[in-house]
Amino acid sequence: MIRIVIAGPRGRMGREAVSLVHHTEHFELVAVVDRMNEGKTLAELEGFPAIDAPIFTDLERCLQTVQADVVIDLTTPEVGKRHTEIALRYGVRPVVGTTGFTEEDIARLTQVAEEKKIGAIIAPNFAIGAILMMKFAQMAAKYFPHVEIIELHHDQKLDAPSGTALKTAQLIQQVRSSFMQGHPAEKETIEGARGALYDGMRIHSVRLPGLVAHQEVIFGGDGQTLTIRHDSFNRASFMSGVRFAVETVMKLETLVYGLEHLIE
Ligand SMILES: NC(=O)c1ccc[n+]([C@@H]2O[C@H](COP(=O)([O-])OP(=O)(O)OC[C@H]3O[C@@H](n4cnc5c(N)ncnc54)[C@H](O)[C@@H]3O)[C@@H](O)[C@H]2O)c1
Ligand SMILES: O=C(O)C1=N[C@H](C(=O)O)CCC1
Repeated sequence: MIRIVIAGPRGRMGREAVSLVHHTEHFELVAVVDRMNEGKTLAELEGFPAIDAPIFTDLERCLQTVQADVVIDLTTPEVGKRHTEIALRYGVRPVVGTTGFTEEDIARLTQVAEEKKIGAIIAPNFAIGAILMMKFAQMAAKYFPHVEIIELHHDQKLDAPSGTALKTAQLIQQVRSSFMQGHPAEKETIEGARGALYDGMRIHSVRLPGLVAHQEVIFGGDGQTLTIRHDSFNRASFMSGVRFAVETVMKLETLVYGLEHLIE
């Protein structure tokens, strides 16, 4: 049995994660961390199954009170960073879906995990299709160094570019010689027209109601283009990855950033 705390249970992802844990035989939801409702149980909140997991508004107090193996964080960038560090310091393995972490954040948290000799997973995208899309993009970049990333998400998203787009750019950077794409004399007549710049590549962020999570990686070569696209149409698409991450983090002793390191 893996004892789990979920931070952000009332969010779009948090609700799916509560349902996943509730329906997985070897998972037990021992507490949740919410922005409100301290002292209640999850069962008392509308729309939740009859799980008598206590609600805390502070992760430290939660981990001082309940015995947990894993904290699943699905909150906001600043809260997610704080929660990851607290979980590590309390010896509880974090599985972090929250995005908006910088490379410096990842480096710092990796060091804390190393000090504490404890496993952790930070996964910008839990959907297997998205992980494959990133892997395929990395493969293609060896042959097509000219690439632009277009990520499209719902308009309630806080961070841009998405964690997935940033991760894709990092994976491509590992195989692509660094250079500045586009015409050397190109000039934006409206600021931002060419998107965000990452090691000479461009990342474009689209935000619209109706979208969930989507990404295209477009490669250009002589007389040809290659487009690799992934679409998540609902949040259930992420849950088999969350389950895999919770099971896998129990066997890790370091921080792993990205599920692509953990799948064959
Ligand atoms: N890794 C993935 O596959 C994946 C998939 C979808 C979303 N995400 C990321 O997950 C995060 C959550 O996404 P969402 O769509 O569920 O957002 P959401 O806004 O629906 O939910 C976030 C929840 O966090 C809660 N929260 C905020 N501060 C808190 C605090 N201090 N303590 C406890 N809870 C707090 C909010 O009340 C809210 O319920 C985002 O960073 C998003 O980018 C990742
Ligand atoms: O809904 C979101 O927000 C998502 N964020 C992730 C990201 O930033 O890459 C991916 C999936 C959905």
